[in-house]
Amino acid sequence: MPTNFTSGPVRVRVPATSANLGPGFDALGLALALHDDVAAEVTTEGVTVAVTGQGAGELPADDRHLVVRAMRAAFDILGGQPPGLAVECVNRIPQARGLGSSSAAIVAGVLLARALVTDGETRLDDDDALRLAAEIEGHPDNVAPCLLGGFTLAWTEPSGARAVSLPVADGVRPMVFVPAERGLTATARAALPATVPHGDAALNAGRAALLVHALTADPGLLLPATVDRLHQDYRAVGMPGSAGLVKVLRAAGVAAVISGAGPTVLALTEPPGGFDPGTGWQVWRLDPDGRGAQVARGRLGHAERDPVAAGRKS
Ligand SMILES: Nc1ncnc2c1ncn2[C@@H]1O[C@H](COP(=O)(O)OP(=O)(O)O)[C@@H](O)[C@H]1O
Ligand SMILES: N[C@@H](CCOP(=O)(O)O)C(=O)O
Repeated sequence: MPTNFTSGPVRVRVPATSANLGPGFDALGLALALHDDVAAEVTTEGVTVAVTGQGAGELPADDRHLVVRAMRAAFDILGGQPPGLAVECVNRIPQARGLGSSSAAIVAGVLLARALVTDGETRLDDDDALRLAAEIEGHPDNVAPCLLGGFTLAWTEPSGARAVSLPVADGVRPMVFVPAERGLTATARAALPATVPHGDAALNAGRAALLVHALTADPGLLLPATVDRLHQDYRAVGMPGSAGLVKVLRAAGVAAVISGAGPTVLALTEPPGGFDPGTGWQVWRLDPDGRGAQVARGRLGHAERDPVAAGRKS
């Protein structure tokens, strides 16, 4: 059946995410109230991409842009490519820091493409969207919370990625420490060994299970629930400042971990009053985002263009 495109722009608001959360490598993730806003419209020819905020002047403004690449992949499934595309991005999620910016871009692209096709939700349902986004990203633990919101458990079956979202307990107080330096997820993944000791795998399995209870019901258990042996130590050499900050925070009783593949540090509980991470960190308190990606009709308005707001507390 031929593809019919909707007229006029559509927009999506996508949250930052923190994956792994310590022991839940490639499985657990949390959506955070810091958002990118992206709008797209079908045009008669060509591709334009306008970026403000994070990545402005750095990201490609053509078919190489990750939002456009994800849109193209979705349009292929949805029945065909549009004659042209105009995309506008207002980016607030720091890129290559371990806060799921690439997943946010991919989810935005998939959902925008779907919204630009008249019967898009019939051709690509929510489960399909998760599968496609996870396939493009290569692991499901960021795209799941970005799409669904909340605290997510994601896994991959032969047919593709699946996920469930659970509500986050009151008392979980996420705070991120974002360093100036970047770290690509692909580089951090290359630092991991092919095999790990059985004892380490067993420890992580137990702590990941405990973390589900701690994050949804008993935040008092977050410190023991965020112990990890599968990825953070192997990656520490590539992000010594972040590894050091995690150590200092944990010694002070704070449930701190490397966010995603780093180098951002995520604390799930409040640091002690007056805690100072030292120079070079941007420190933001970010509430969990319980809604996930939100699609609407129309172009970006005043609220979506605000370069700073969209959830950040400090
Ligand atoms: N909003 C965006 N728009 C376009 N490309 C993006 C965007 N966010 C991230 N990317 C691409 O993904 C790369 C970072 O991805 P990755 O290493 O997975 O880090 P992160 O932890 O931020 O997801 C960027 O260097 C850029 O190429
Ligand atoms: N499980 C992945 C998570 C990567 O998250 P990102 O936000 O850094 O892209 C990993 O640890 O490699």
